[in-house]
Amino acid sequence: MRGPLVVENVLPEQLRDDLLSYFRSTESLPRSYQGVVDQSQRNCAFVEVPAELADVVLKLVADRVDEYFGIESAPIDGQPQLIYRYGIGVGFVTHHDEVTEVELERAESNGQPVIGGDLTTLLFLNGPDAYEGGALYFEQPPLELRPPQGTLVAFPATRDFMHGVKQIDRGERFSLLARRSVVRVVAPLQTVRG
Ligand SMILES: O=C(O)CCC(=O)C(=O)O
Ligand SMILES: [Fe+2]
Repeated sequence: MRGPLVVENVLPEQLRDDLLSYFRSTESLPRSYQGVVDQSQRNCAFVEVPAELADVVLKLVADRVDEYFGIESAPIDGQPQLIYRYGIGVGFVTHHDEVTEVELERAESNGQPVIGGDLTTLLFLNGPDAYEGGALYFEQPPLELRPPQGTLVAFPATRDFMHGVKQIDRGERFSLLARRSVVRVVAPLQTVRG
């Protein structure tokens, strides 16, 4: 499948403010990678998005993703959206977004949500003026993104899309993560990225 999709101005400012206020007024937890909290691999805190806000976010994302990938997609029942905050330090090492056996096994006891699906969608809750470093990067083909606040980035949650978050050198970086499943392929799958 093609990707990543990058669309600016998807998230209205008011909704972004509501999401950030929610984050700040809620106790966050450290986010794991492969089920382990290790700040040398990922220095990130998360909160789950409340249902009222999550519903609004879903509506903004669905059509853009479906049109670009030539699919009909759906949110995954019972799976929360997460707001991530990265402070100064390691962002998130290179990884893919497939759920692994070890992650599932560890999730039985570590209290971490397992967020799996066919597609990853990210919304940037703040912009590059708020932090230094912190690019979302893809390995192949190489791409680095520090998009404006409100930008949607979406890509297949597969091993073909190795990615990570570069070290944050100043400030803080907020993103919102949700995954979707492909319900139906409408247009033939594209093998060329673009
Ligand atoms: O927060 C980001 O920009 C990337 C998050 C990510 O790659 C993930 O949650 O798998
Ligand atoms: Fe990821």
